[in-house]
Amino acid sequence: MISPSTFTDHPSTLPASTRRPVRRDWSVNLALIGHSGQVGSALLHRLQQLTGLEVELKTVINRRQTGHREDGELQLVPRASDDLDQLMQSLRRAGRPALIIDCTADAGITELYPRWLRHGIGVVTPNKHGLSGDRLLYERIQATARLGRAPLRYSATVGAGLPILRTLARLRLAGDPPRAMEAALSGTLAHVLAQVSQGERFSAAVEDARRKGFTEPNPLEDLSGRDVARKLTIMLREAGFPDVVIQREGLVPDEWLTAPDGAQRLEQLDALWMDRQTAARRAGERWVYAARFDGRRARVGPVTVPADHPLAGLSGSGNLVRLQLATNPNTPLDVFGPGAGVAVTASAVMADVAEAVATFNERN
Ligand SMILES: NC(=O)C1=CN([C@@H]2O[C@H](COP(=O)(O)OP(=O)(O)OC[C@H]3O[C@@H](n4cnc5c(N)ncnc54)[C@H](O)[C@@H]3O)[C@@H](O)[C@H]2O)C=CC1
Ligand SMILES: N[C@@H](CC=O)C(=O)O
Repeated sequence: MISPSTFTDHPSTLPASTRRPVRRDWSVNLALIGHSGQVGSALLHRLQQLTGLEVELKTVINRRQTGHREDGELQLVPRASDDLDQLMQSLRRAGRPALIIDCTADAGITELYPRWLRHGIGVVTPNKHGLSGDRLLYERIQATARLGRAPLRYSATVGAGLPILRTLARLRLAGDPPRAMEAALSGTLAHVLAQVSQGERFSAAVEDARRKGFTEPNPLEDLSGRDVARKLTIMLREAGFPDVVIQREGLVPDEWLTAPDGAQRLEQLDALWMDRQTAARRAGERWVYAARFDGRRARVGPVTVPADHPLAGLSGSGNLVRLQLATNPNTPLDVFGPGAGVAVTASAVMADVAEAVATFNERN
């Protein structure tokens, strides 16, 4: 079990179905990569309060440090270059079920998932890169997960755990994939555009989204639309449309992503967005950042919609996914709710951990 901690909040509890039902002679070893980040530290907090799930946090790693728990406290030391290799070896040597939780936004780490899964180490992650990037890597991740040696869970990669991916996967399994989809998939962009429509400066609204924990580590990933394109890619793959190429238009030029002062250039867009919002308001419209799929083509980008359009009503970190189904063409299937933020994301990752532990339990 996680050792008692110094935290004072009420302990998390998990439903009986996720608790280890039969055996009592082992727990699942956990390693958390990115424990000092926003999502990682919220998850660490939850894990340290946890009761009712037999897991033992053995290792934490961030960009600079690594920490191992042998008896009691985690001892942090500077990282060595082969830490991730050593991590895999030590989890394998322990001879217990093991799970690596990747709470980074690092594409390189996702390349290790197939190896981990092949060696029976489960993976839980809110990191979108492996599932949305290079098709070959995606297929290797899914193929090694299908070997069934260890669970793979990534519900937090889209909608911060809203039941989007599961819904799409079930529709695909039923032979009823959506004919079309329309969605607002970015808490950051929903918040920024809603704030700007209320008279806030674009640059100030982005800073507010960052402070609220909605943005990626680099907010330009959100503003360029790349984060939304990653989510739509994961959704399309889950729904059975792996070959669709997504056209993307950002709110900022892609060059800013690599410019050293890219994030400082946002004020240059304040006047443009003020004018755009004023004009849209006069026309009874709103700017939203939409992800759309018409059954063949997909696009993410800023568009204007009537003020009473469902996507225009989003505020906070709201996400909305509207699916058009062949089985019920007149009634779209909507999934709607908070789609970004540290607390909801950590909660989704925690639920994935609990499901992964339950999977290990079923097998042993
Ligand atoms: N904030 C949100 O609402 C949501 C976030 N996510 C995802 O959660 C992940 C984490 O986001 P944040 O916590 O905001 O990021 P963050 O930047 O606050 O934290 C990242 C953590 O990863 C560590 N890290 C980075 N590269 C590393 C490497 N190569 N090796 C070891 N550690 C490394 C950092 O030291 C830090 O501890 C991202 O992939 C993000 O896309 C997913 C859904 C929603
Ligand atoms: N940056 C994302 C949150 C994580 O996926 C967003 O703003 O929606």
